[in-house]
Amino acid sequence: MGRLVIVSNRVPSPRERTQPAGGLTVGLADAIKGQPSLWFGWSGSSQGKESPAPTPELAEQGGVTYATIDLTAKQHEGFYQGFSNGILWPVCHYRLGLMQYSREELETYLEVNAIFARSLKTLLKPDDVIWVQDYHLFPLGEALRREGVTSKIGFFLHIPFPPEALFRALPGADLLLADLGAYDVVGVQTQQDADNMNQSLSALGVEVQAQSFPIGIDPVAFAKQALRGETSKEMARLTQALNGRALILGVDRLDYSKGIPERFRGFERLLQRFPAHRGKVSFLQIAPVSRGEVAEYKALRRELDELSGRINGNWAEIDWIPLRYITRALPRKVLAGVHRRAAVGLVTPLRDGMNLVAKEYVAAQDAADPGVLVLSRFAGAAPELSDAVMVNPYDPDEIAEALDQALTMGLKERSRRWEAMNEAVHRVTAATWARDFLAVLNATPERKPHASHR
Ligand SMILES: O=P(O)(O)OC[C@H]1O[C@H](O[C@H]2O[C@H](CO)[C@@H](O)[C@H](O)[C@H]2O)[C@H](O)[C@@H](O)[C@@H]1O
Ligand SMILES: O=c1ccn([C@@H]2O[C@H](COP(=O)(O)OP(=O)(O)O)[C@@H](O)[C@H]2O)c(=O)[nH]1
Repeated sequence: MGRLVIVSNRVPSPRERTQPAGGLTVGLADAIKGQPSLWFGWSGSSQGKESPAPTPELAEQGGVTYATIDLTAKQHEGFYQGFSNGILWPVCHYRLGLMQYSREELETYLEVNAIFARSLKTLLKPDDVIWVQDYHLFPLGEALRREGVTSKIGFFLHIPFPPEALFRALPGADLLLADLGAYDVVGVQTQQDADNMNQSLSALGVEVQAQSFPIGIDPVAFAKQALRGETSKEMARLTQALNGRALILGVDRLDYSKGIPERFRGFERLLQRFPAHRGKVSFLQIAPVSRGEVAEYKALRRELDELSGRINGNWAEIDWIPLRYITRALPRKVLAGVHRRAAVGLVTPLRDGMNLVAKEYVAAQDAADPGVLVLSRFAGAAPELSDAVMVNPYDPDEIAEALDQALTMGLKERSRRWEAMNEAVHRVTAATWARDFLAVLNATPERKPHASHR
């Protein structure tokens, strides 16, 4: 097998100790541990100079060469904030109404993909196997083929793929779907995503079939971190603040797909309808700001500031704060310890590709006294974690009832549910995800030089 070349918009900085919040870098970093690889992508800087093929900056760590390029401010705006996160993200999360389409941004998106291809080409060796990640880079395979790259190229979509009628309402959708034909293997998270994408692909006669490869975590490493985190000084502060109260925990990037306002309303409904929990629970929501320049994300932040203020204003007592809401990322060790401490992991996305947080919550639990996962049925993790208490996140009453059920559940039922979920989290991991995808990619026959459809 040749060298593995990973391409993703977001690349973890080898210089920083903390990873950016977000499942793609977390999952991939776990997946490639110990494997010689090249990881190519955006540097995170939008101060770059205009160039058709910027020279990548290289850094080496733990057998991985990180190669990154800067974008210009205009490219960053059109490619990342605009087409990727203002258009593709809402459409793929079934939120057509939030899409703010602009043809100029589609053009910048295609241009940045062509820049990625030209810049990456300078680093490629003939027997490399290339694995392209996520919605920022749908057209990259086609752009690499146009540069004459004949290597095996796979593509994995980390976010959901919606039904055909929805996706093809996006102007430019047919072009993106046709571009998928340049890949040897196309992977998505769930069978539902595969069925949806295959419907769109076959409607256009594109000769590639999407297959489901659900991503996982490194559960052994996360469980160890959680155990170590228990003795950290932050945990001592949390214990003091909780003062014996049960902890309900939410951890998400501040993103409208995560259903955070719906979750806050569900928690408020718990306090209204189940008075026995008043003063006895504490809800901690960690929500690091994400994509803060995109209008919808700004609006969400304002909504949550208002909602959290209102809930605490209405329900707090002199000696009790019902809701703690933090918009910064926590170090992973602390985060893991907090998961282990939480009696309830509350994960309520309106739609989510996978949701690694749900799997991390399960992995972090104490086998002798596990907590309960309350999970949206619209998370990609739901089919694997069907022993969670399932909710429809649009219904605050359902969230309140699930919280009451979780907070009053006996040890026997908690253990039974947790053991089944823990088994699932150990069966499909980040490493098995990468191994399974790459096995299929490696087994595909060599390609002949490709005639572009464009
Ligand atoms: O790079 P950002 O704009 O800061 O966003 C962070 C990442 O968010 C998304 O993650 C997805 O991938 C996870 C792992 O497969 C999955 O569990 C989750 O449901 C998805 O939302 C995005 O897809 C990544 O590209 C971003 O880097
Ligand atoms: O303060 C935080 C919040 C989140 N995360 C991590 O970011 C990832 C989020 O992945 P997920 O699949 O749940 O959602 P995404 O953000 O990728 O949509 C998980 O590994 C979290 O542990 C983190 O490291 N620090």
